[in-house]
Amino acid sequence: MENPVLEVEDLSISFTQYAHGAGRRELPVIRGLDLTVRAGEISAVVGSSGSGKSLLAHALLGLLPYNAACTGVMRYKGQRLTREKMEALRGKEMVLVPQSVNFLDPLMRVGPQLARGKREKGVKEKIRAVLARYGLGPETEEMYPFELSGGMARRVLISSAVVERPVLVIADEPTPGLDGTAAKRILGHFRELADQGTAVLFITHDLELALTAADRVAVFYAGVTVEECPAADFGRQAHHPYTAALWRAMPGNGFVPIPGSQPYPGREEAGCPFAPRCDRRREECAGTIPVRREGRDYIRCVREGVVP
Ligand SMILES: Nc1ncnc2c1ncn2[C@@H]1O[C@H](COP(=O)(O)OP(=O)(O)OP(=O)(O)O)[C@@H](O)[C@H]1O
Ligand code: NI
Repeated sequence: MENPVLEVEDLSISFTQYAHGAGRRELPVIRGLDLTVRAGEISAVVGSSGSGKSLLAHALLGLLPYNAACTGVMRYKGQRLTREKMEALRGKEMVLVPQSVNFLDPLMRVGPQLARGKREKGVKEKIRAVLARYGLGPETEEMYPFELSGGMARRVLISSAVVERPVLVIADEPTPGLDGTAAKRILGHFRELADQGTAVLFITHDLELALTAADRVAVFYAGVTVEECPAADFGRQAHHPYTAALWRAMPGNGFVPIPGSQPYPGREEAGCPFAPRCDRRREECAGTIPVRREGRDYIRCVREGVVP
């Protein structure tokens, strides 16, 4: 089989903080993150707010702030992603659909913004075609970001990311503020990209959306990937207790709330971060948690997993 487009192995990210008088402090926010994305596939990363999803996106593109330290391995088409490589790929083969529409330049019309200074022949046509694909007419090219509705701005962000036919699209919460139909349409566009051979990393807090849109799902909790599995497996196979709880919290599956809340980043203690909220916890959950693998799938839990 071909190399995956993207492989992330045991990625950890921590921030160095300088407190007044107290010297330096390391704040670990992501620990032991694993993930693969293949060409033609949509891989979703699901996690609640603050679980480290955007940090992952920024780490992959070399956009972490200066006080962030990153360990582990990131590979693109089988090769280590070095800083130089990220810079060479960014905005070309590897693109970000950012979480915030504030990433649009407020002082630049949409057309020139998508052209990124390129003037060669065919650029105008390419931009027109990509906008049309997302239901935006040529008049959009003349607009400034403040003239766009929320949904239009989202579609402009996506258009901007895919003008150059990227190999890997990293979409960080591409659908907030959109109604169900608009969100599904956007996800339909990602499926088209995947069908043309693009690898798509789809970041969302919405498990239901991930399951309808993605081929594979990685579940984050407090900066740890607790599970990676095929979307089609959901509700049938055994899962990590957190994944099972997320499943049961879905409106169609009982709407059962998960008691408690996700711990803040910077937890120093070992063990499973979900243990305090887990109805299946055991003593071993405080120790080192084994990773149970089966092919590309895995669960990070002391037990085999639970069928929700
Ligand atoms: N520069 C920074 N310094 C210290 N901590 C940070 C920094 N940037 C992010 N964090 C922390 O890292 C954690 C993960 O942040 P991240 O933005 O990746 O979350 P997220 O999963 O994308 O959440 P959301 O769904 O709200 O977008 C958060 O708790 C955040 O406070
Ligand atoms: Ni985010």
